[in-house]
Amino acid sequence: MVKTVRVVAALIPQPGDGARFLVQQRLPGGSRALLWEFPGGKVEPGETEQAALARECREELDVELDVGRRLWEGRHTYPDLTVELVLYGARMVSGEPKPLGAHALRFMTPAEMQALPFCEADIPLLEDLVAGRLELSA
Ligand SMILES: Nc1nc2c([nH]c(=O)n2[C@@H]2O[C@H](COP(=O)(O)OP(=O)(O)OP(=O)(O)O)[C@@H](O)[C@H]2O)c(=O)[nH]1
Repeated sequence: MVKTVRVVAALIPQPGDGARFLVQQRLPGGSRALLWEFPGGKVEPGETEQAALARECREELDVELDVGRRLWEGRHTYPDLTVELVLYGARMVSGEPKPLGAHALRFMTPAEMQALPFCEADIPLLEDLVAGRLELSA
């Protein structure tokens, strides 16, 4: 049996362009190498999901987030890990995103994301996003 981790991820719109959101490409060499994902990471013991998301984006992107509502949740088992993925709406309140913990960063539309090699856990999320099934407004 593989370990289960709770992973929080952020749907961050490009400032001034509500149609595009920030996605990052994972580093080469590790798990899910060079696949694309939403910024975020694992929730540490004793940490709220919102605090974990703000911490991860501060560490990995050098931005401060205003974390909003939970938008989507799903579970996926990889050969090494089961991921409980939770997506939150968020907006950047300061800083410019920098790829401190990623190979690349891009702002993309959901349809453009579907053309990228994404982490498998995100595939149903992208389908819901493209189909307009996530309630993005506040
Ligand atoms: N941040 C993020 N992680 C995701 C997404 N989809 C998905 O399957 N994951 C997986 O969830 C886990 C996130 O953990 P992480 O980012 O803290 O850990 P990592 O593997 O990069 O580093 P580490 O385990 O060496 O600390 C990774 O296994 C990653 O592949 C996503 O959209 N965003």
